Amino acid sequence: MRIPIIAGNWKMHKTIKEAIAFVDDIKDHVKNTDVEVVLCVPFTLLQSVKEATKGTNIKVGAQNMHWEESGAFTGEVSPLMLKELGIDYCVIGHSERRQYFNETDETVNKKVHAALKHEIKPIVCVGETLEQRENGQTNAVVKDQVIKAFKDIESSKVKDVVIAYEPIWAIGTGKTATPEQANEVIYQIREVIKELYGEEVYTEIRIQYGGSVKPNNVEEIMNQEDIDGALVGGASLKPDDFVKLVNF
Ligand SMILES: O=C(CO)COP(=O)(O)O
Repeated sequence: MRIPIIAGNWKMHKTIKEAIAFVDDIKDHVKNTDVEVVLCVPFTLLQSVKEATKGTNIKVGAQNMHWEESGAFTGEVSPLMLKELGIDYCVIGHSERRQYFNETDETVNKKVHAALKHEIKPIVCVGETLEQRENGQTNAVVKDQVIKAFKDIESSKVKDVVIAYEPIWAIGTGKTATPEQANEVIYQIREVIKELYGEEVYTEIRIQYGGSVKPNNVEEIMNQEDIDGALVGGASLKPDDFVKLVNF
């Protein structure tokens, strides 16, 4: 049984004060849920959010990390540093990082290896541009990203990875892939995992959808057979909306 996972990706938003107030607002309303609840927050908020969520079922994630444990990498944060804070998840390869910060399939793969080594669960993002979709390349593009992200990852570790399918044209645009479109690509991603790792892993791995998920469309998305959760940007910043997403 795959436990659905609703993760907020706060991107570059919120001060410590705002983050603590957010957790205080939501924590009593996300208790009796059958979904795993995760907040992926900026580095500066990790420690405060970790403390504020103590004793709740809310897990905490980062949004990026380096693959080395330490070294001369000015401005970077290592998996060891995240592990020390008790961080559960890390978003890896978000399209904004691929687009603005030179993230490549190769660095994504290194980060997936590093996260798993330190028992941080990677949320690996894949997705196509509008142009790629219009040219009928969606499945090929996403398949290539998945194969490269999982290069040399051992089968026994794959169930700890979450994949987030986020079509780039649906991020922050208000345009959602239809639930059927999202399910179709996610089904294909699961088939790729089956080709790579076989039947058992294929049934276990969780695959989320991300891109303009809101309280008014979450239920329809979550009702799709192959979709195991959502990675939510904008709507995860508002306590009321986030509570509605988690209790869809
Ligand atoms: O990028 C996203 C989550 O990682 C999606 O962002 P929005 O929910 O704001 O479209």
